[in-house]
Amino acid sequence: MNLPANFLVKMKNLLKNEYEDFYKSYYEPKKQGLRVNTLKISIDDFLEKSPFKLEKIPWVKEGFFYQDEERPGKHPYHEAGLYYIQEPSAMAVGEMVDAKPGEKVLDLCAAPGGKTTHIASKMNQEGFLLANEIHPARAKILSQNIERMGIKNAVVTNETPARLAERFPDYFDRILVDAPCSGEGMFRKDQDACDEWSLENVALCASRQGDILANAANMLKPGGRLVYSTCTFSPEENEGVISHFLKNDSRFKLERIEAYEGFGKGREDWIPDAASDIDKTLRLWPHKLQGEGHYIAVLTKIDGEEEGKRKYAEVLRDQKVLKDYTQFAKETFIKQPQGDFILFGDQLYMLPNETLSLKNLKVLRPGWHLGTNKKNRFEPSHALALSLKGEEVKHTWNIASDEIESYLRGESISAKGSKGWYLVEVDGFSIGWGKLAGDMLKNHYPKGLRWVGK
Ligand SMILES: C[S@@+](CC[C@H](N)C(=O)[O-])C[C@H]1O[C@@H](n2cnc3c(N)ncnc32)[C@H](O)[C@@H]1O
Repeated sequence: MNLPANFLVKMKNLLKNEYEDFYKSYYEPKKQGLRVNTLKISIDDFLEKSPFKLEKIPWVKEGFFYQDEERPGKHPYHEAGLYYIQEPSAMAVGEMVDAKPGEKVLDLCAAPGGKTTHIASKMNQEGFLLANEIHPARAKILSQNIERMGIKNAVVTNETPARLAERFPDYFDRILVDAPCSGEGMFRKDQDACDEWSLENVALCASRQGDILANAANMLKPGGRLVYSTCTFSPEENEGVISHFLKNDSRFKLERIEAYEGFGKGREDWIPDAASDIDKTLRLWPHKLQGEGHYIAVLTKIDGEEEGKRKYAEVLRDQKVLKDYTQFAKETFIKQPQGDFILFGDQLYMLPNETLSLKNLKVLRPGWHLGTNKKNRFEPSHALALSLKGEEVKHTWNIASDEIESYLRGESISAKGSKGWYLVEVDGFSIGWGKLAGDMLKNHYPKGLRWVGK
């Protein structure tokens, strides 16, 4: 690892006699974590089934360290969305958002979706979750992770914070700004972050973070909670951004947040004009806990007006076009899912409750993706399979352990039974669709996800 010389000088000046321990941490093995997806399995059940040796992460209920030699990303349970592989310190952020079922929550800088999927598990499929990502390619990955984790109540957009702020003034109960940053806290994990670092980039990041935060502030309703986080150490991007923000926006105040062993406090002495209570913010240090570097601030909006009338998304009124879906639903579900439908081209979705109009926004996913409304037939989506449990459908196919890999490679499986769509399961967890006809279960595992060469 080639740490930038200017970075080391800066950290030495800040950390003084702590610097040696900090520096040494770069040469210690990084800790790996996974977070159990409680939308699909309880923590206790997962621990019983887990093929990995796990150790509890103290600061997150669903989080566990796994051993370096394990490969949880290459296990069928990963494809079934039973867990999300996430850096242990990053899991602290989702906890601090503390989202509740039924709320309206925005994750403004969301890709690849570590924190979005954590927030969604807390919301338990109830409420409205808007996951936004400015970079189109990253937004697609975000959408795929939302799909794999079986999340039904999320809308995915590919927008700038400013355009969202125009559409959603004073709207959300909670907002997360997991800001793009200089990534100093990830140097041990990410050589690119290390290579791209410069003092100029730190200044640029701080200015961009200020803009993003100001837009986020306008989308929060009075009484709402705004969480700001970075994975960098630089005081300019952390205490500096928050102090500057508080000076310019008197509607907000800092909340003191629960600190776990090894969590440090925001530093008043590291920037000029620091907010007097900046020590309410948290710093996670790699030499003090088993995780990478992070900074977290929790703010509440104490003042402001709640926006009056809202324009809601237009839902599908003429349900005649849903003839084939209705037939599929009758044959497939034990109990019909209830909600408002929306068609995007030939793609059918169910909107989360209280979805505002998405007109003229770049939307990748306006809600729960049900499938494709093809001419004279309906084809269920992979997202639908991943969000269903065996007990919700009439036909399941629990795949034999020696056939799992062939299914994931896209091969068909010999099968006997009545014709139609089957929810394919691994150990009772849905992993995709299969369509049975003529003693064959035709494979509908998406081409892009197949285990080619794994
Ligand atoms: C730290 S990452 C987010 C990680 C994500 N929250 C997670 O837990 O998986 C920051 C994200 O902000 C996005 N971003 C970059 N510039 C931005 C801008 N000007 N406004 C909003 N987001 C931006 C980046 O593309 C990146 O995906």
